[in-house]
Amino acid sequence: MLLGVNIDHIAVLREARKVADPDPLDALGICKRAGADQITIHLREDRRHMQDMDAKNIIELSALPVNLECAIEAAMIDIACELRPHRVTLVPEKREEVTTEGGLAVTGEQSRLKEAIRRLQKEEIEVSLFIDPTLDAVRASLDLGVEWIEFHTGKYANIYAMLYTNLSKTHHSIPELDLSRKILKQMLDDELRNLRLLSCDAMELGLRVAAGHGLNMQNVKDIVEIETIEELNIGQSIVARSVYVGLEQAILDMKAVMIR
Ligand SMILES: CC(=O)[C@@H](O)[C@H](O)COP(=O)(O)O
Ligand SMILES: NCC(=O)COP(=O)(O)O
Repeated sequence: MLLGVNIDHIAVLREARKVADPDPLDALGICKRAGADQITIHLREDRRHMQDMDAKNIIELSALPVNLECAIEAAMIDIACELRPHRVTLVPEKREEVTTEGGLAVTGEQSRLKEAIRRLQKEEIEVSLFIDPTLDAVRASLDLGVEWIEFHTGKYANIYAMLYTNLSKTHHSIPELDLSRKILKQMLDDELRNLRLLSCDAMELGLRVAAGHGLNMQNVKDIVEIETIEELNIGQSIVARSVYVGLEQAILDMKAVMIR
């Protein structure tokens, strides 16, 4: 199973202090040495972590393929077409969100998506759509002619965290998931079954399937069992663990739990 390491969270640390370090560019060699298969970066419109210069340098210098996540705004597509990464994953963005809260409104944004996809594919860039795990979103992605979809696993990760970690006892508890363990367990099983069925459907329809958001060393294990998911993009938990064990070890450990 392929691992794309999202290195945005290194830039989060740098931008928190508005200084020059840590520089996400320094992560490239470490990711490659540790066996990562791809570098993933998200150039947000508000530039809260990755900056234009980061994206340019990373795409130019990475020995691994780079998956650039960006919004479907024309200005972002201009940048992507100029930088020409291996893949662009189109993602939704909200200014006020702490992190990407859900998948693209694939059925509601058809014309803007079509135009963005047309421009990217003209530059021979692979296109992926970051979508919620629903059949409508899978079908709409197929109709749009993209090569890849990436299922947003945030809901799965949130349920898992409320069920199996101390999150519910902290100030980051998720009020709408403040439910009994029995209900949370059922929701987690449903979410996994849904991801399994939809990944299989998508693959049979000819789409390549990735997944990501909120995955970590614990919750990733059941996702790894879904054989039709080819690739995972993981960032926050790898960078968080790297504070204690180092980036190389954090990636090696993640790769180890992803062995099928
Ligand atoms: C789209 C996505 O899920 C990732 O890019 C990741 O969450 C890092 O980006 P943000 O933290 O800015 O959402
Ligand atoms: N597309 C998901 C991604 O790149 C990584 O998300 P996260 O692990 O930082 O939540």
